[in-house]
Amino acid sequence: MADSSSSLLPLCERISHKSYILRIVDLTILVLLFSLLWYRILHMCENNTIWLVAFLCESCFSFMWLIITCIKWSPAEDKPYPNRLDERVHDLPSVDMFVPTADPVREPPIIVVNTVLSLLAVNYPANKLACYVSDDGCSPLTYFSLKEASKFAKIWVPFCKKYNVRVRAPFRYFLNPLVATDDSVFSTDWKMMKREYVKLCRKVEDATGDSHWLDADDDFEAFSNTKPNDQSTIVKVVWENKGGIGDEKEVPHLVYISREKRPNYLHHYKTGAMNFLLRVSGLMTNAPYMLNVDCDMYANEPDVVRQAMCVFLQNSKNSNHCAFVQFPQNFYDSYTNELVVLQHYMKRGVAGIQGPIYIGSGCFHTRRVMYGLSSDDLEDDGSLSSVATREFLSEDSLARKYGSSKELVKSVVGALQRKSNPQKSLANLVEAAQEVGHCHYEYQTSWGNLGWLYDSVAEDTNTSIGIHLRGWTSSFISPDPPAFLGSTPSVGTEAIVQHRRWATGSIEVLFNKQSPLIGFRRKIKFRQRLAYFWVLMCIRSIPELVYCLLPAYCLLNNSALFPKGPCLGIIVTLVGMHCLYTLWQFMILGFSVKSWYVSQSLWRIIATSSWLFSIQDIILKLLGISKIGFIVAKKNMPETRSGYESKPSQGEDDGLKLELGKFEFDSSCHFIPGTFIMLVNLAALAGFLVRLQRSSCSHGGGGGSGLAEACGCISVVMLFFPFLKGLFEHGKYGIPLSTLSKAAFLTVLFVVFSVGK
Ligand SMILES: O=c1ccn([C@@H]2O[C@H](COP(=O)(O)OP(=O)(O)O[C@H]3O[C@H](CO)[C@@H](O)[C@H](O)[C@H]3O)[C@@H](O)[C@H]2O)c(=O)[nH]1
Ligand SMILES: [Mn+2]
Repeated sequence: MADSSSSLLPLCERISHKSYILRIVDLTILVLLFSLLWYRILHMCENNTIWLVAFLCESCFSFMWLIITCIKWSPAEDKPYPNRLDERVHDLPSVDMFVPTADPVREPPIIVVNTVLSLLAVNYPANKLACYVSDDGCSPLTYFSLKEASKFAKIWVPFCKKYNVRVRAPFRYFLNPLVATDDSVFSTDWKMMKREYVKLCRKVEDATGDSHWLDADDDFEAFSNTKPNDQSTIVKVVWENKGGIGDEKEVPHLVYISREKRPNYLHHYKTGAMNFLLRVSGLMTNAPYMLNVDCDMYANEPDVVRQAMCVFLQNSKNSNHCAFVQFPQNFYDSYTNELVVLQHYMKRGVAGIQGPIYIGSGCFHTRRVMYGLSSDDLEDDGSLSSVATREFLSEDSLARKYGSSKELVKSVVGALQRKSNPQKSLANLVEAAQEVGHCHYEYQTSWGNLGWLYDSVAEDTNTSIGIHLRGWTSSFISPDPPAFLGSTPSVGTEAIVQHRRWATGSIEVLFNKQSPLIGFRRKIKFRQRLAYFWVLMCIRSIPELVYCLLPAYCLLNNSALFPKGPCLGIIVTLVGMHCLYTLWQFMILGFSVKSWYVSQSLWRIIATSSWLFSIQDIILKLLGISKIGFIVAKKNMPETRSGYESKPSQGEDDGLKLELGKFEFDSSCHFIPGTFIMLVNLAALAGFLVRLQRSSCSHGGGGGSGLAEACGCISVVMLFFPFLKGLFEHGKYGIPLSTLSKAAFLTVLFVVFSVGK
């Protein structure tokens, strides 16, 4: 497919972001941390157990910084040149696009529709694309919305292509008013499109909550008497691209699928849905590449598929070894931006080692790799080696691995050998697709060990490590403007629950077969292993929690926590440098000081709530007391969230967004640690002030606590500021009385314990 002449310009380049200054800063912080540890060791005998506790916590922080420094040492990313694709590649490969959704209430169908429309309209030959929506909610409303969307797509896709529209998710596009133009045809088209989109929204809205249309249409019969955990497989070809003429030929295939669910079967949440998508798409279109996005993550860059293809189709040996191309996850409603900044530095760092970690959305996978191939199984030209041919293509092993469907096995063989599927009408494949959606289809097969990997709710990290362990590399592309944009849950319970799931899933990976801690002869690079280990570092919640309480304990107990005299300079420089460094990281990406502060605060809150409770989840799972579930994150549309027009770019800190960033509380256990930390530190500061008044010796002379510890408490109060505000607010922004009383009780115990010692 790709032209082999080497004189042409490359499709893709690796850009190194190595910076000696940043390396020096990272190393200086590391040296300061180790000096602090050394100081603690030297003065261990003169101090009490608190000194030892502080030493242990700081050892953990230093170890983490060491890992972070290793990961960020040689950052890189790939830069694609999609404009060169046409002269180099005459026949673009097909791409199957997967959109999983699970809950029509938490994931309103109009959001899913927008994501689907943005994918159907990308700049890529329509007959090379197919979009599959998997619905774990088995919702007739979602199916209805997709049917309506496919009709709208027939005018929307040609409109986008004709006027080279940049943002192809209609809700986003129509947030901006029509710009004054001389082109009256465009104005007319624009107005017509907007009218049609409003009509589509109204139809979906009217259908919500009103189910009589369900009975009227035979097409919805399959949805009657179903429940999300008790239903038969449903496969519906919403739109089939048969070539033909006119605008309709521009709309790619659109298929709705919902797998069988029965109460006593494990369904593996999103991971199970992804494997079903993999099988159905294998049967129907069998594209060699697959894009996977979450249902809220619309394509914000029409060239995104072409960008990914630049990596896969470049003519180097390495491109045969690239298993997936990952784009960052960006958000249209993020007011904290902490994930964006984290991704920017850490993802680029990992990208410079063996390749970025798969993050569940915005990723192009290679089908062959998902079917279980290792990088060793390929010859230099990309064909299967003879050993791999024996291992993968024997009839016996095919059925054992991929299940009993003959059609599926045939398609797997085709995919492994890079042969395209014989063209068949999708409608004729519905029965075979239904077969591979049965609850028991995966029974006694390798699904879950191949495809997307089971045994962790963070299926992305789990699947990713499986791929890197088999020797594959991956590629990171981070275009500007962002390739995909989605929704983040509001700060408060929703965000905390989401981080708790991520953390729990990450720890699950630690105990899996693919654990980065075991198997030292596997084909993964050492620093890549560290990168996975860093993902699992949510275990650091315990030292973080302890460290937030230490200054208060020392003030109450009148014991020293920090070094005295000139050596206090180590801590001061360390904190100062770290603050300036992280602030710089935010500002260089265009974010404000306030956004930096909110993020620092949020990370501490997540560490002492989400990550802490994830440890509890894991312990309960190991004891067999409870199972770990997947609570779908709530998705919001800008209109419903703000009722105000906002622009797609990130990093805006307008008043509106910060107002939205207000912390929300509820009576769940998640807010007890934060409230407790806040109360304890306030109590310690109050005690300190009383002490100051009583004695003239304000610096806590001798070996006791003093101003340094008080500053420690003030920093903690600042980091947990939303809780201080929550003490005085009402409604969802106030801390509920039940949480407050539990935290107050714990605070009294803590104070009595500290003072009494
Ligand atoms: O039983 C389920 C649960 C979820 N989903 C879908 O999975 C996607 C991700 O779910 P979401 O609630 O948005 O999770 P996030 O925490 O926002 O997602 C991140 O984290 C997940 C792992 O915890 C990854 O799977 C995601 O890709 C990644 O974006 C959504 O499209 C859901 O509809 C299903 O299809 N079936
Ligand atoms: Mn999400």
